[in-house]
Amino acid sequence: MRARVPVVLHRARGRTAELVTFRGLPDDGEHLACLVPARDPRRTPLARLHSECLTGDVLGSAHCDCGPQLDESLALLARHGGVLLYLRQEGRGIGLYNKLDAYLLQRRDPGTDTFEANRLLGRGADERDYLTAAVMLRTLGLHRVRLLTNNPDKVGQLRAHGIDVTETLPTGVHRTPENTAYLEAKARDGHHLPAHRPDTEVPA
Ligand SMILES: Nc1nc2c(ncn2[C@@H]2O[C@H](COP(=O)(O)OP(=O)(O)OP(=O)(O)O)[C@@H](O)[C@H]2O)c(=O)[nH]1
Ligand SMILES: [Zn+2]
Repeated sequence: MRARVPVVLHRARGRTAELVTFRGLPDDGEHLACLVPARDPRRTPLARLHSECLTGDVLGSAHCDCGPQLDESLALLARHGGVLLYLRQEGRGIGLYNKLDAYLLQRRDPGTDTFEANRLLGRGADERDYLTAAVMLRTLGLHRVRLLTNNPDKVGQLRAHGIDVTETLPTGVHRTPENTAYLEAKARDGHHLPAHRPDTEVPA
């Protein structure tokens, strides 16, 4: 660990979070943990692994569901406490410019989905791995978590790297006309897309 920096977050309903930086992570990236103290420390902590999406997280692009998922995670952390790992894995690991090239490719050929577009660019369909996330969790002393995700690969990889995922909590499905094709491609890739998740309530 390198530093723990207290910051008040508007997007977590004004709660104070600790932003944690790390030294010597496996991929040498500048990944960030955002820790909000748990309301009930006896419960297994909530964790969200959020892959960076500059277009969705910062600019509010409607092309994907990353922005609403980030807001949803921060609202849950504000309510229950837990940790959000902000992983610098833009474009499922291919980087921002390549992701935007993939957007262009899909615009030219609307039959191409996000995963195929990656392959047409000579990249893996999803280049993310979660070893670094597991190391971050362990460094924070979080060996068991309840994971907020619809992506079975995150659960499988975290477990393979020694993190005890005791429960998987689905994220909401933030469907818009613009991101429907994107969500359908995710479902074909094995993501669970629950029809509905009540609100920011997590079973206590
Ligand atoms: N290559 C590529 N990456 C994209 C595209 N749209 C969004 N992304 C990236 O996808 C990542 C988010 O992954 P998702 O597949 O939405 O969700 P997930 O993290 O696998 O799963 P959840 O935990 O259920 O949210 C972010 O890094 C985005 O930058 C796209 O069209 N092409
Ligand atoms: Zn996105």
